[in-house]
Amino acid sequence: MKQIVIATKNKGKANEFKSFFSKENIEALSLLDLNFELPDVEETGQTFEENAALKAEEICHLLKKPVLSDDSGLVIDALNGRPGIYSARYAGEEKDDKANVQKVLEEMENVPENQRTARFVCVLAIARPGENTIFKKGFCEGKIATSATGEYGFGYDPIFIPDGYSRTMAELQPDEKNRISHRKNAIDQLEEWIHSM
Ligand SMILES: O=P(O)(O)OP(=O)(O)OP(=O)(O)OC[C@H]1O[C@@H](n2cnc3c(O)ncnc32)[C@H](O)[C@@H]1O
Ligand SMILES: [Mg+2]
Repeated sequence: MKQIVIATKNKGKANEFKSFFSKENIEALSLLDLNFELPDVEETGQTFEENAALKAEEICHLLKKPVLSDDSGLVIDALNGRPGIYSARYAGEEKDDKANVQKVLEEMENVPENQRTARFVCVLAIARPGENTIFKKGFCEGKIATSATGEYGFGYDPIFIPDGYSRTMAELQPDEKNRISHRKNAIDQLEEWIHSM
C-alpha cells in the first residue's frame, strides 16, 4: 500500500486524513504514528501558507521524502479574523480545545445572530525533496453558535454551524463533516498529485 506522511501531531486532523486517503488506498501516517521523535516545528509564519510550508518542508528535509502538512483555523468576521492562524493556541500555549472554545464564546457573547459569520480555512502544503512546495486552500462557511454542543470532531467544531445546517459540526457524523469541511475542499484539489504519487 502506498503511504504519505502528514506533518501533524493533531489526532483529530490525523484521523480525518486517514479516512480521506484510505478511500484512495493510501495509508496516511501522522507524526504520532512514526516511532521516532520528530521536532515540534515552530509556527512562526504570518499566514496559513507560511506555517503550512514550515511544517511540510522541515519534516520533508528530515525524512527525505514527500510530506503533506495542514495549517488550518477559524476566521471570525466579528473578531476581525481572529483566532485565524492562532487558532490552536488562542487561549494559551497548551493548545486546549475547550479553553479555546470558551474564549471565543465569551468574546462573541454580545454579537447578534446576523454578525456571527465565520469560516474554517485549511491550507495544505506538499513539500518534495528538490522541488517547489505545492499549496491548496479550502474553506467552509458558517456561523458561530451561542453555546458548545456535540461530541464529534475536534477543535472549534462544537461552536461552528456550517451554512445549510442547524447543527454544529461536532453534531455531524464524521462522514458528513468529511463531505463538507474546509479540509475536504482542500484535499479535493490534490487529486492530480495523488494520482501521480
Ligand atoms: O500543527 P499541527 O501539528 O498540524 O496541529 P495543530 O492543532 O497545532 O494545528 P494548526 O496549527 O493548523 O492549528 C489549527 C487549529 O484550528 C482548529 N481547527 C482546524 N481544523 C479544524 C476542524 O476541522 N474542526 C475544528 N477545529 C479545527 C483547531 O483548534 C486546531 O488546533
Ligand atoms: Mg500547529
